[in-house]
Amino acid sequence: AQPGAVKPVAAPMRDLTWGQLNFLHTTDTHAWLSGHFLEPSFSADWGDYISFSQHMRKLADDKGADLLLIDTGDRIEGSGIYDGSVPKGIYQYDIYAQQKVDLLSTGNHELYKAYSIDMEHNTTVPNFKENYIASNLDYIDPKTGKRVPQAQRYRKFKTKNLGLNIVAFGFLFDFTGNANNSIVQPVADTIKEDWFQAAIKEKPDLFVVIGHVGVRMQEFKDIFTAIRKEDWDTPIAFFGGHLHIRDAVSYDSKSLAIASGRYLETIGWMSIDGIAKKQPKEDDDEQVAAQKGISFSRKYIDNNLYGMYYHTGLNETTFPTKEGRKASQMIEDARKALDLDHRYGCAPRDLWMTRAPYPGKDSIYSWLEEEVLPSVVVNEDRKDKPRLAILNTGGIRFDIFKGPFTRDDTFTVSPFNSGFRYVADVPYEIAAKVIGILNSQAKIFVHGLPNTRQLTIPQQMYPRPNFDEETETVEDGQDGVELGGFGKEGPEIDEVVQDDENEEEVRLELRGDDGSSDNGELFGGYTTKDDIGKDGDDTVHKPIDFYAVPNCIQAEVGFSADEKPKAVDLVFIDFLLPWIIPALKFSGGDYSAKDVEPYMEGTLTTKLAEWISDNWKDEC
Ligand SMILES: Nc1ccn([C@@H]2O[C@H](COP(=O)(O)O)[C@@H](O)[C@H]2O)c(=O)n1
Repeated sequence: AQPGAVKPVAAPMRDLTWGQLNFLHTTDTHAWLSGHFLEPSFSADWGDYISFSQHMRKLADDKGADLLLIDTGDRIEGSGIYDGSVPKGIYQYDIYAQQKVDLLSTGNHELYKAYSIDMEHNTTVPNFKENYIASNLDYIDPKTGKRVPQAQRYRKFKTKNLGLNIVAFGFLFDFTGNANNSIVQPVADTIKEDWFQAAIKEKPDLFVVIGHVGVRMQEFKDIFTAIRKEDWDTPIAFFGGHLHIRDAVSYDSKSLAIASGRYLETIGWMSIDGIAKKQPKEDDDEQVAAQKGISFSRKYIDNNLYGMYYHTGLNETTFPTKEGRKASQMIEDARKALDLDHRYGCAPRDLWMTRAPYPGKDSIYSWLEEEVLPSVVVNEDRKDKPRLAILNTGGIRFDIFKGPFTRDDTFTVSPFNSGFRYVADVPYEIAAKVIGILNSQAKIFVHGLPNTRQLTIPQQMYPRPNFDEETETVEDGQDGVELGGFGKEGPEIDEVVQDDENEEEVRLELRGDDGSSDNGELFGGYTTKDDIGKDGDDTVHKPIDFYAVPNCIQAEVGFSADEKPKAVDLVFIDFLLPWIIPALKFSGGDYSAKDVEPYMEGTLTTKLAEWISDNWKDEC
């Protein structure tokens, strides 16, 4: 762990189930390679993960089993180690590459900017060579202008110890916000292509589908269905991400999909046992399939040293490896070079994204609406004009904890280079309708309006089944999609271990009071329910309450107390541009992109840092 990070807290643990083939999975790390300084559950850093995975590989070797490491993208944007350098990522790519990842794919965050697409092509792909898979992603070579695969389309390989034949794919969901030096091909089109159709006829011992795709999203359903059409029997392991949640879905009795959270909070674990190694028939090339008694198991490992020692049987002295220590040192050096611990001020209280009700005094969104935006959204030439300032909640990426607020925290809260734009002098009754449309959950049809689910935080983009209900009824998705696995039959899985302890509903902070649980009480943390059951988390926690947030929030700035203005400047964060004009049109305003201008200098991130320096001056 990094110097200054809190120590992990002892807690009741659940063991990992080993199989023939085992996987460690990270996703949506968003450059949190330092780990979490203030949360004992997640305070291990990338170097610790390297040590952990090396010991786990050794354990696999000792058992005559195999272990593969997977990463499903969104490795960048979200923490100072990436966002704090100019250009971005000058330390991050190298530190990340210290880990030996066996299969990796691209997330949407690698694609928002032409720069990060180039970096992926010229740095991460060469760093990981044949381990990098890009089944539906192409790169436009700037020298030739030619479209080439970002990496190989799929990978065929044999595992080290058991010699299992694997065919692996690496997908990205049907993302459309990519910069124009990349092309994301829709999954439904990709799976019709000859190379994919040939690959799924390979009859390996196992298919591994990794992807920056939520495990309940249509894209994985389409891939699963396409494989099963061709091959009804071969087991399939899916590794997904994007939605920042822990989740597992059993598509049929010979497949399992897991999603392993976000921000290096979670290291996903999947194991598979009973994989039948296919032998070629002597008389022809066809291979014999004999999958009987296949079993899958999954765990969500809290990323801390207590758990890593527990799962490896090691301790403070025996655990760190040379390679792990090296990566931790690289992180420490990068943090110093980037001045990430520089203190802008002291947060007087915790401010939560979803662990406090919105609106409310502990909501980060209410704080932004009531305190920050009215003060920072100012254009000197138009400061007397009343304005509405709109932010999408998805642009805010992490909580603020009471105590020192550092340069690193500015990036964990607001990593994007988003500035502010505006449409001038919009009649108030038109401008005031925009927020309602952005928060409409796509229940009304607005011509030209992109899906509003993209505006909110990832955890809310695709609602999950309500696991508390006995029936298979699910919460309504934004498009009325049916959730709860892909079939109607519910989970079909051979190995299901239920653990119903810890049902008490108590709200506790994830951080714990003082970093200890000496009184033997459980402390707050993830208590995941998925298609497999309630025993997925490796650490037994007390539950934490989470609260819903809207897609967007809005501050009224420069309004008189007595009456609403006749016209306002409609100010919004850059990311909202594709939504604003259609929403204004629907509200009765005949505006076009030509009416949009930059509103002021600076980004949300720089304005946040300024506000905090000016307003949180007390010592801590
Ligand atoms: N410049 C940006 C980029 C992204 N967002 C928000 O993040 C969401 C995607 O998050 P994932 O980590 O799940 O990929 C996106 O839909 C936006 O809500 C943003 O606000 N500004």
